[in-house]
Amino acid sequence: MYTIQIQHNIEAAHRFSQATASPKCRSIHGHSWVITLTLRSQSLNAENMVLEFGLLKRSWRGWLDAHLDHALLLHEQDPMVGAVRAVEAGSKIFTLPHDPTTEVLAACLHDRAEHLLQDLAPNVPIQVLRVHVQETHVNAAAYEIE
Ligand SMILES: Nc1nc2c(c(=O)[nH]1)N=C([C@H](O)[C@H](O)COP(=O)(O)OP(=O)(O)OP(=O)(O)O)CN2
Repeated sequence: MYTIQIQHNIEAAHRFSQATASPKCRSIHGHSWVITLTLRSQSLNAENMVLEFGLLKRSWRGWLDAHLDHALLLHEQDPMVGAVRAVEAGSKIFTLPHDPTTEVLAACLHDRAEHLLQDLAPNVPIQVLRVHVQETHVNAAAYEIE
């Protein structure tokens, strides 16, 4: 089995809306996130690659930069979505179906990577093995297939 891996960094803020979250997590705060995408394949293509790194990076980094870099990550039902937009209508806000924990972000990005891969290499048996999200120097989470 072959694996390939690329990394990208984004600067993004988030906060947790649940009442049970700690005060520091309920407060909007930012991180320099490092996202590592790992693909796997049992075979190589005609160029002896799983997928060309440059092609993969342009697509993956393009999506991350367009949607998450310098964005505010919020639960889609967080009242902060409306509050921030009321102050600055053009605010870059990325919403998720749950509070934007590192785990939730990793799962969301795994799903997104699968969609991008379908566009980049349709009908090619490459799998998104893992998305690893480094939130701080010491905190990270990953979503991976078995
Ligand atoms: N399992 C998870 N736990 C926590 C998450 C998360 O996404 N998944 N997120 C947070 C907060 O985002 C917070 O920013 C980080 O919290 P914490 O590590 O407690 O805070 P510090 O960086 O200040 O901790 P150090 O002591 O400096 O390492 C909380 N938990």
